[in-house]
Amino acid sequence: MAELLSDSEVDQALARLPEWRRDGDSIGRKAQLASFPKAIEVVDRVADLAEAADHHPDIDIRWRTLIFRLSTHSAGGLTEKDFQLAGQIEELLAAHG
Ligand SMILES: C[C@H](O)[C@H](O)[C@H]1CNC2=NC(N)=NC(=O)C2=N1
Repeated sequence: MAELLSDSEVDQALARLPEWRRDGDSIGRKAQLASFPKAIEVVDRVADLAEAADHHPDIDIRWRTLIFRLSTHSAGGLTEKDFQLAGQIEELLAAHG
């Protein structure tokens, strides 16, 4: 099972993800896409990544704005798994303009 990261490990990991913010036991970011279909396309791709990793973000969909939230429920906080998926979501968002 993935281990909880310390506060300083979380800070270090966040330094590589400038769009992400910590909120207690989770990290999150907001992203605005060009259109609603583009936003749904990103959600669809994130679903594939989440299934592959067996790690699933909370996703709030508001027209073309997506809010992602990541936490490792089984560990009760933040683990490497959250930062791995956050990094993959960043690559996906970069590819979607
Ligand atoms: C059985 C399965 O591996 C677990 O339920 C997985 C599924 N997806 C998950 N996603 C997240 N974000 N945290 C978890 O602890 C988690 N656990």
